[in-house]
Amino acid sequence: MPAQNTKTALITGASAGLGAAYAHRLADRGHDLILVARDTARMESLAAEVRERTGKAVEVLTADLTDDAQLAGVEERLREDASVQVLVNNAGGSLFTPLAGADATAFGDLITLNVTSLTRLTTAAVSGMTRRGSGTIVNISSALALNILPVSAVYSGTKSYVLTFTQALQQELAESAITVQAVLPGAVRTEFWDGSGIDLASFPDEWIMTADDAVDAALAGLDAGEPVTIPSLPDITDWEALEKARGVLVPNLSRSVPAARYRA
Ligand SMILES: NC(=O)C1=CN([C@@H]2O[C@H](COP(=O)(O)OP(=O)(O)OC[C@H]3O[C@@H](n4cnc5c(N)ncnc54)[C@H](OP(=O)(O)O)[C@@H]3O)[C@@H](O)[C@H]2O)C=CC1
Ligand SMILES: N[C@@H](C=O)C(=O)O
Repeated sequence: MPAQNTKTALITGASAGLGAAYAHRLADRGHDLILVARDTARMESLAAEVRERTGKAVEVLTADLTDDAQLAGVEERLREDASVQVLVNNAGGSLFTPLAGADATAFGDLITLNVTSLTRLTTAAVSGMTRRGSGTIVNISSALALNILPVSAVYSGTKSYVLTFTQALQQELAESAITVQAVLPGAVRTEFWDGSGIDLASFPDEWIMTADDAVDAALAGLDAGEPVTIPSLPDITDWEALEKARGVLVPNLSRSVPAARYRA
């Protein structure tokens, strides 16, 4: 039985998919909730269900996170509401298509949602949590931050950003009581895939996780103190080996002379 938390969790992209699963699980853990997305009716229905089932307070905060003024409203809440203990940066979109012939505006919107809004909300949350002395931030990246495909240039780029942004923030906050986790789910059966350019039905069932299982694994990783959680990865030492290999490069990434192979 996890410890009960009376503090509030703010979840973006909470009207569906992984965000809705986080809403159920965090309420089960005792958190009051603030649900953020665009579809008010859907969030009201989820809120009623969670209130009825758990007795927790659930507020619906409608916001399009690609709209500057609406995003600013959520930032304000994260900075000023002393009850907010957890931020789950989950809202995100997808677009899997080659760059050639693609709609650059759609890529811009994807970057605004997946990168800009997450950065601004995290910054606001860190400011509030630093003043309050503690907090938890969960940033939803993707396995496609690592598994880079010909059609995923922009999507993988946004999710690699979320991963490296989170890892840098972990260093910045290492001495604080603020926990920051990156979560890299593989394919999860949600509406994310509808109109994304990839038909989820083209994947074998063995590749696809349920949102509930992905969130349960992510929360288990958080409880275990994992900075990066990859719900489907059987052997964590595979991830650790990648990080170790990156560390090996670091002492030689900046030197006064080019490497010998580049000198005549
Ligand atoms: N499904 C998958 O296979 C994987 C998903 N992910 C990541 O998980 C996260 C959640 O995805 P998932 O649950 O699958 O996707 P869904 O499409 O099921 O849910 C996306 C959520 O984001 C909200 N949202 C979309 N656009 C905006 C916006 N402009 N402003 C505010 N909220 C918005 C949607 O609500 P509304 O329409 O009401 O605004 C919805 O609640 C994303 O970051 C995604 O990249 C990572 C790896 C795999
Ligand atoms: N992480 C998923 C998409 O974001 C995938 O691996 O397919």
